[in-house]
Amino acid sequence: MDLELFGTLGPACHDVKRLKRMIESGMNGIRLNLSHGSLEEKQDWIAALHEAQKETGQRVTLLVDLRERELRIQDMEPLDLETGSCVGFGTDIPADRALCSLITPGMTIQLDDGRVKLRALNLNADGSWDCEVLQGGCLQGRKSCALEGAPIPFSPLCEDDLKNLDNARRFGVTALMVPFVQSARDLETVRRELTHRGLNLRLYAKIENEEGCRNLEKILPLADMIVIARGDLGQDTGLVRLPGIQRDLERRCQRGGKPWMVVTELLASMVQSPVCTRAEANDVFRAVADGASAVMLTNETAAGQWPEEAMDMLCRLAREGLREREALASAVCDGRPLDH
Ligand SMILES: Nc1ncnc2c1ncn2[C@@H]1O[C@H](COP(=O)(O)OP(=O)(O)O)[C@@H](O)[C@H]1O
Ligand SMILES: C=C(OP(=O)(O)O)C(=O)O
Repeated sequence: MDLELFGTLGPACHDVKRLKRMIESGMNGIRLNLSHGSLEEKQDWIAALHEAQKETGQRVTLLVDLRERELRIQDMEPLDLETGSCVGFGTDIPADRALCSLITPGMTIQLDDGRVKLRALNLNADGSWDCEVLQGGCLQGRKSCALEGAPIPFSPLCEDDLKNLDNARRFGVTALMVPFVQSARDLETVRRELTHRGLNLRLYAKIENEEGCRNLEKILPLADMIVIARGDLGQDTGLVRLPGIQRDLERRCQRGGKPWMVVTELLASMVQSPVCTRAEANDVFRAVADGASAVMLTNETAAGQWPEEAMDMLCRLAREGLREREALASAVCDGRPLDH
């Protein structure tokens, strides 16, 4: 079988030379997260990708990830937040009022996949919140925001998404990632918009919260790929439950005959280091050995210091995992003992 090996396109890897090297390592798909800008705004990056494909003679899936509207803070300069200090959410940390309106007193606000945590104290007249910094750090603009216990005001497509879909053919988009899929209806809505535009894109459904997990069996028939999106999912479930939930989703995809992708922090230390940890090597290997059809890097290629090395490592570990899986399958088939 062919594995799908994805990177994420970002400021760290949008030039032809880097993209070519990543393709030569085995990258056969790349995700563009539209939460950070439209197809039109990223047209130079997409042109570089097309050039790299031409020069290598390899086809690469261009997978666009729809916007997660209210679930992010807005653009800002990096802000150093000290644990125990006070900060304005909606002022010092710019955030849209619809997002602020979901906050209740005492709620924990997790930013940047839980790297920074705030507690909401007082609501101000302008709709912003005074917050205590529970866990400080350097916070950048447009990072994710999760509100513990609050419902996600999810409608799968916003105005910007529709504009991006109008431009999808022009930019050579071949697949679509849908964030926060919580029901079959979410995917039906997206599919209707695609059909309306005569687009036949593969749908990668991101399972990012417990509601999506609960409804997996209803979501499976409408998705081409289930994405176990461990970033947001881990915020919703907590890190201690996350590995078990990943396994449960994998088994249910397998039972339902649906391919799945494992993403987020696969090689997180390679954002800063040219080598990964043993635990990360094991994570990628096991994800594929246990049956994943696809794996994807996020920060490592989009914003890391070693995008080419990270992609090369991902591809090599994933191939090793696939060899293990195939060896095991053929041993079972021949009734041989399961040693090597
Ligand atoms: N299209 C983009 N434009 C600008 N920055 C980007 C883009 N894509 C990714 N990045 C940067 O790379 C980081 C990782 O990207 P991504 O995987 O989309 O993560 P996240 O959804 O957590 O922001 C982003 O937080 C951002 O700093
Ligand atoms: C890949 C994920 O989504 P995003 O990068 O949009 O936070 C995730 O939550 O695991």
